[in-house]
Amino acid sequence: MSGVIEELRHKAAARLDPVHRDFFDGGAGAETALAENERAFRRLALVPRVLRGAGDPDTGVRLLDDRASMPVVVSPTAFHRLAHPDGEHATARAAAAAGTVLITSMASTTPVAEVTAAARAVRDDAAVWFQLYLQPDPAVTDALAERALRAGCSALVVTADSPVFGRRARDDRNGFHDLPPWLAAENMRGLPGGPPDATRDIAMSPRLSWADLRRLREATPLPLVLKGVLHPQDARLALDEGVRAVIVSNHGGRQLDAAPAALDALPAVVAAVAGRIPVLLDGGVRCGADVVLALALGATAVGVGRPVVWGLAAEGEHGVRRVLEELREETAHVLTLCGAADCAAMTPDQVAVRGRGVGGC
Ligand SMILES: Cc1cc2nc3c(=O)[nH]c(=O)nc-3n(C[C@H](O)[C@H](O)[C@H](O)COP(=O)(O)O)c2cc1C
Ligand SMILES: CC(C)CC(=O)C(=O)O
Repeated sequence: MSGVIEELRHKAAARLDPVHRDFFDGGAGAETALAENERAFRRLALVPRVLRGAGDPDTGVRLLDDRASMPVVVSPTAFHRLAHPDGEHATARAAAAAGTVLITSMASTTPVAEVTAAARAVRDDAAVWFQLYLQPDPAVTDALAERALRAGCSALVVTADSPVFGRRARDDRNGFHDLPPWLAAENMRGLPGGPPDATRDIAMSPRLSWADLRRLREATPLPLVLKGVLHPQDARLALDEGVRAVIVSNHGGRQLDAAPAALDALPAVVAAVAGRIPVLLDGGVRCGADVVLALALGATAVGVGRPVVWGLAAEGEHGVRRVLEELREETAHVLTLCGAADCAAMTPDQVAVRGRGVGGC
């Protein structure tokens, strides 16, 4: 783990209410998938190429119609005002200042229009994508998509790995199942079929299918990104449905505890998609070498969830800035050491399994 992120993790742990710390840090079941996400990176090594004259690397990437200063985006995480009073405002300002994409959660404690406004106050062209759980009532899904569009979001990230909420032992033990009364999931306020000023619960349903995704694609002008893909056949189906990018993710180990590490699922999804759309990954990314390993295995960019929450809880906007800047600097440094001129220059032959020698091609 990057020293800066480790420092912020400790500081966050000391500051947070232990119940909220468990909510942010915890995973489903025995937390196997959570642990494996980080461990999968430790099992792999980067094999540098030498004397390539690559110069200082360009860490910028294009993601749909947005540009990011680095191949690291902010993955959607719920309830930022539980971590820090400035909540999503602080995260949005920090992501905009770092020049990267913020995927803001549907379960944010700040309305999406305020999130985009906070980002745009820092940078006119700040990119904010809206994460969406398809709702069983299509009118609610459409109202959320419309809010995101009006707020100026440039993509909808549909999270598909949650047909039901994960069973999280820490939250069960702590009896944490709801926000405190002074906070709410603000995007869920005043939606169709609900009381005008109250918030609806976020619904999860195992009945949702590709047909619901198709319906949303036809209802919104925004490009769709599918988050929570682990099976290569689902990546192919996503392509067929006109999805513009996929995010390989096991939801940070918070849903199916028996799921593979995100990194272990990446190569098959990359092969299935065959370069037609960007493949992103999140889960367990904690330092620049992790970012570059994912790039070498075919990811266009990675997302970070908990590191951003730790930065926020520890030092507010400044802490999130520190996490993102550190990841950008480390990524640039590791790319340089690997002889890469940019993020696309890393190739799978530069990845070796530790203890098994170096294959190459
Ligand atoms: C506290 C917390 C809340 C999360 N909330 C959401 C959410 O609202 N929507 C979503 O799609 N994913 C959510 N996730 C999953 C993240 O987007 C991401 O997949 C995961 O955190 C990546 O793993 P990492 O934390 O190891 O970086 C959440 C994760 C955490 C830790
Ligand atoms: C409130 C939840 C819907 C947020 C979430 O996805 C999570 O905690 O993993």
